Amino acid sequence: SGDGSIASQLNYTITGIDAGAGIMAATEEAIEAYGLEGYNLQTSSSAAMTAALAAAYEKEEPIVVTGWTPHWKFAKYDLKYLEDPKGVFGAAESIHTIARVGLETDHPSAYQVLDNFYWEQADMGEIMIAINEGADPADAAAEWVANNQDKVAQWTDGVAEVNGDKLTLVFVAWDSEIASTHMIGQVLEDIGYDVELLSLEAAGMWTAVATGSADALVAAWLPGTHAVYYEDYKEDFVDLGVNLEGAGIGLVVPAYMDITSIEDLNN
Ligand SMILES: C[SH](C)CC(=O)O
Repeated sequence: SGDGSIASQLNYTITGIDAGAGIMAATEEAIEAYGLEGYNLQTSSSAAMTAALAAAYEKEEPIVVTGWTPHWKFAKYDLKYLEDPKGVFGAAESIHTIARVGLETDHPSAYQVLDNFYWEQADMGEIMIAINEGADPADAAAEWVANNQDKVAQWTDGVAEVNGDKLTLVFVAWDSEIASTHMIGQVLEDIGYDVELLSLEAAGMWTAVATGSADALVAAWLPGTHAVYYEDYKEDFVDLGVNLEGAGIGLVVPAYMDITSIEDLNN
């Protein structure tokens, strides 16, 4: 498979995303734990990572990216997670909804909807794929909400409508969270809130809710990926529980690469 070692074919590079993402800390830990001599973790963004993946995949070139599930890339490309025998990337993750202290008193309807919010990977996937195929995130979210009123009703039934109260939801521009945040924002708009969506880096997102400058986030990857943020702020927010199960993070390569484990990156 090409000349030289896997490491040299990869130019000793793991293509990452934004620096504050938990997957980046986990990857730095993996470089250490697996003794990936000479490797560097390239910091960029979720969008830049998927652009690099598309370019490499097009030419069947070697690439290893910080990957996560759910994500549209698995529907678009033939990819695989590298085995992680040392368990650095942890087991299955869930995505949680986190509200600021005081939200239940100030905006009981929003609190109730956010507390009820729970959906499946396939639901998130529909919106992510529509956005990847060119739809504006707000349009893709509105379309999904319009087509899934039965699911939305499970979150909003019995919740009092409001008249223009302002809400701020914060998120990080990861494809999964662009989808979920636009979707729940649309649901809150539909019951009368004036919702602002604010895209921040991971630390800023957690800080905004913990300081009360934002109302909620639906982008908390737990128990492992965002453990640092959860521990830093645990007295300063309300964990409304899981909104999506069976998520996961790890190192992902195209299936055309004949490696199966993170350990093989040293070959
Ligand atoms: C990139 S995953 C959506 C979350 C994280 O790694 O912080």
